[in-house]
Amino acid sequence: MKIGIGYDVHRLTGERRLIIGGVEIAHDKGLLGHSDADVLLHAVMDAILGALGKGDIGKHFPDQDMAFKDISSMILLEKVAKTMQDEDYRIGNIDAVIVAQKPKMAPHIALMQENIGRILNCSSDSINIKATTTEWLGFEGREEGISAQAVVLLEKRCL
Ligand SMILES: Nc1ccn([C@@H]2O[C@H](COP(=O)(O)O)[C@@H](O)[C@H]2O)c(=O)n1
Ligand SMILES: C[C@@]1(CO)OP(=O)(O)OP(=O)(O)OC[C@H]1O
Repeated sequence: MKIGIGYDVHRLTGERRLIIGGVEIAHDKGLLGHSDADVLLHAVMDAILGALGKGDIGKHFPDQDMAFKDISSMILLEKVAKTMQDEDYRIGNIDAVIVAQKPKMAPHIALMQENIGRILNCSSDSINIKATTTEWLGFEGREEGISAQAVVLLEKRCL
């Protein structure tokens, strides 16, 4: 078994759509980034790459590369899933937290878990996503940005 951790932050801005866990969430602001800035998927990918000892998403998908401009992070997650499978690993479980003062994530969690499970070829029961505010403290509390953290356990596949 291998364990990995991922953490990511993106700034909130008026001119972007808010996409988290592959779900477009109705909100007056969205996350800024070279890609679609899906902060949760970025934390999950970093945790998987970390467990595999393969660096991070910046190394695999450089933000100077126009091939990744505005790309859906679901496509990047597909690439990370292939890397994991090529190394003969599968998801044991994922636990993640989204830190956002607003909007409410709870109505969207089930679909996020389903999206991630579909791409990573595992049951959504193996994926637990949570959300918290920071009680108006810090950059998330001031609604300047949203962060996410993820821990992933990988299991060797039986050949
Ligand atoms: N963006 C968020 C933040 C929180 N939630 C849900 O609300 C619960 C209470 O949050 P506190 O920060 O006040 O502890 C939390 O456990 C989540 O279920 C949410 O959906 N979206
Ligand atoms: C995903 C990539 C690539 O499009 O861009 P961003 O969306 O800016 O995300 P970040 O978490 O800053 O780092 C990884 C990047 O290289």
